[in-house]
Amino acid sequence: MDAILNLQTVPLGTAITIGGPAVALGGISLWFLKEYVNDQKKKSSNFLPPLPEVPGLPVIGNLLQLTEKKPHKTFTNWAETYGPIYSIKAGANTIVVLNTNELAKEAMVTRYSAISTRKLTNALKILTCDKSIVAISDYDEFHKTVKRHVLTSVLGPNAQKRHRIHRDTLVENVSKELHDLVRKYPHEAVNLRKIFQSELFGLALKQALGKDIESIYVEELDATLPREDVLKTLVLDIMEGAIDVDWRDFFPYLKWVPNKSFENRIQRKHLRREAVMKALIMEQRKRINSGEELNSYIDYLLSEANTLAEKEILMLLWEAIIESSDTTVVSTEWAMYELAKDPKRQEQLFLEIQNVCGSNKITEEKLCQLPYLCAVFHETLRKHSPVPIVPLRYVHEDTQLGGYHVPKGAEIAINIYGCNRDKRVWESPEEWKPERFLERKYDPMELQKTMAFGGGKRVCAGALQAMTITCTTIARLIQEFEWSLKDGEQENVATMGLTTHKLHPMQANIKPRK
Ligand code: HEM
Repeated sequence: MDAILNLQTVPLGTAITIGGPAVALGGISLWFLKEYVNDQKKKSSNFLPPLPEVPGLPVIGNLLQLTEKKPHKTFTNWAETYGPIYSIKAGANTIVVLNTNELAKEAMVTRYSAISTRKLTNALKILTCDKSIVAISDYDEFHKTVKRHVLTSVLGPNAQKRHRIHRDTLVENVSKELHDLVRKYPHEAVNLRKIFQSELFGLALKQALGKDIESIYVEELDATLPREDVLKTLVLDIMEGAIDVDWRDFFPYLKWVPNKSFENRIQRKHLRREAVMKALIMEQRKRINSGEELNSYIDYLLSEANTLAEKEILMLLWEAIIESSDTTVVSTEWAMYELAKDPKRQEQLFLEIQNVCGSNKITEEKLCQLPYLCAVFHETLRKHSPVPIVPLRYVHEDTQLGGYHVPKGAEIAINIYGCNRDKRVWESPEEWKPERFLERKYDPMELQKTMAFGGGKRVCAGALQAMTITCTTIARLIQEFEWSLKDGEQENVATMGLTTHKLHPMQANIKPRK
């Protein structure tokens, strides 16, 4: 304190002259201090016990036990035998798996500085252009800059207010399309996903590029692609590619062995995505050059983000499109599946909406008065966690988790699915019971009631958008129709993909309410 007061009385010139050596000395002593602290940290974590290990085979480790493509379920089962934290071997890689909220929070908050980077699979390296997007970048200056951009222009509360019109249009269109279908084919079940995903893609395009499209001419492909091909190229194909396995990921010492079929598969998806994005961007550049301004991410990035390269802008715009188009489908479809299966809870939700909205259509302003609706949303995220495992984090310095030593070079898998099914925290976790979120300890509008959106510095940036769209859509669908599952649908609970999409889109019978 004294030193600060004294500095104020020293003439500026003197302060600068003595400032140089002082800073240098300060720098040297800080360096020693940092080295000392790191050394102590290393020593203290080295004294901790080693992690429990899931037994596997030499060389391949536990790979053969992970072939069913639902690692989150296998991880949750292993937690029953080996405890909430354990390590496995995927070929030459060590992966530390965390299965409880406490461990997840420790990794995401307390020990974050030691695990704030990622070592990407070969597929992700290509598909994210080596970490050129917000969600997969390391916690560095690039990440901080582009996260600020996406929050300011698309996902933050003020940006979301400006994009309100697109969400209202989405809900209105979904309702209209369902009414049209029932009128035309009164005895046929509806596929909500088909309609909702297409509308969500429209919203994603409007937020990112200012306009929805019907088709686009792609010069590099010398073809005009209809809208559904654009959705497939930008969203569905990339989600599929992201889980494509290159065996060399597990044996980095064999990375010199060619795997052409894998590389060609992923490169094809990447180049096609790039060609389509370039065509979409070119159209919007023409619009902007002609003086037509819109409230969109591309308008913002081209005028404000002048430190970014063309390729980075392309990737950020694509990221905003794919993230808006995917996980919200998962949460909405599973919520409607659970409600269609459960007439009593569906009626309870209908009555709550009717009490608050009367005969008016639901609006976003009403969400804070609809605690049961919010409970339906959070219970769906808990039971059907759309992102079941957080993309692996890399341990770049020795650290500790749950009282165990975690060595540098390991990777961390946060099993959100496992956290959300932990029997110590959730009574009868297999059951879908929205009432559990009506207890007084839960604030109805709090977004982080489960681990579904992650936590800490990398908590989901799109949680607000996901919640408003999912909740207003569910409410409107329940206000206007009675839902039941088509015969045989109850058992269709299998999932597929990186996010937990229903393997078979829900087939539901809907009856307009009087
Ligand atoms: C129910 C829907 C959603 C779920 C369950 C979900 C889940 C998650 C999770 C678990 C993470 C953390 C990953 C980590 O820790 O590394 C994350 C990050 C992120 N999510 Fe979401 N998400 C959803 C919807 C969205 C939407 C609609 C958008 C954007 C339109 C979005 C954009 C992002 C971004 C940009 C990040 C990266 C944040 C950062 O690294 O700082 N998410 N999401």
